[in-house]
Amino acid sequence: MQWTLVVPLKPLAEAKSRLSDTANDALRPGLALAFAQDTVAAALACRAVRDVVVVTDDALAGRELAALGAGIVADEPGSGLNAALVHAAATVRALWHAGPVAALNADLPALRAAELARVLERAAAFPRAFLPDAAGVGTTLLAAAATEELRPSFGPGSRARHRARGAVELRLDAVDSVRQDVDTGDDLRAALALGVGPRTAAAAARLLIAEQ
Ligand SMILES: Nc1nc2c(ncn2[C@@H]2O[C@H](COP(=O)(O)OP(=O)(O)OP(=O)(O)O)[C@@H](O)[C@H]2O)c(=O)[nH]1
Ligand SMILES: C=C(OP(=O)(O)O)C(=O)O
Repeated sequence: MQWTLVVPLKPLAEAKSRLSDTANDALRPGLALAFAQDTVAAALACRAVRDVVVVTDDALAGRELAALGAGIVADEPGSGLNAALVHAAATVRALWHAGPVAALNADLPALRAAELARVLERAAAFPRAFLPDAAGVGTTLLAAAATEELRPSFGPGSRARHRARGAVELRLDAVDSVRQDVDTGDDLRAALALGVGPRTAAAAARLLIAEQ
């Protein structure tokens, strides 16, 4: 089964506010873009992925991610993360194709294509399924079969909400790269330990230089 992934990304100047202790206002937008680039590049390399669509109003991010091969959908003005995902999934199904859709976070800089494939292949067994984040409270991926709506409820504590809304929680070993989102400095260190993509590695090196 081949999936379309929808990846939400808010304007880079507003992104990753919880990383402000680790990256200052000048460096944080570039770090958020690097996370998204490494996430999208790994997703596009995944055998279970047909295409990746980023929903964003950020012009620079849109250009850079389109250059990697992602489709770009504009946000619904002022509507927030879950409305953006609903809008992107509906746009994909109306304009591209009517197959299975999964929402994937944009902050998975250690993402490995083979691990993502295993997650999506397991998700294909259920109408709706999700993968909890590394911290065990949030969600990094929410998948819906072709016949199902995504019904996203991302945000703090989303693991419990996705379960309550009937999505099956995926329990897989050795998919750490799909679960390791980066919200804090500790998360960034954990992602670096797993091994991040080239753009995040370069952005993290700039952080170290700025600290000296
Ligand atoms: N398109 C779109 N994406 C959003 C929106 N709000 C959040 N996102 C994205 O959804 C994901 C999770 O969002 P948040 O946890 O709220 O934001 P974040 O930038 O990851 O981190 P913080 O600023 O520290 O909360 C990130 O990839 C965001 O860029 C929105 O209104 N529209
Ligand atoms: C939006 C989410 O992720 P985070 O807030 O950790 O970025 C979530 O886990 O639902």
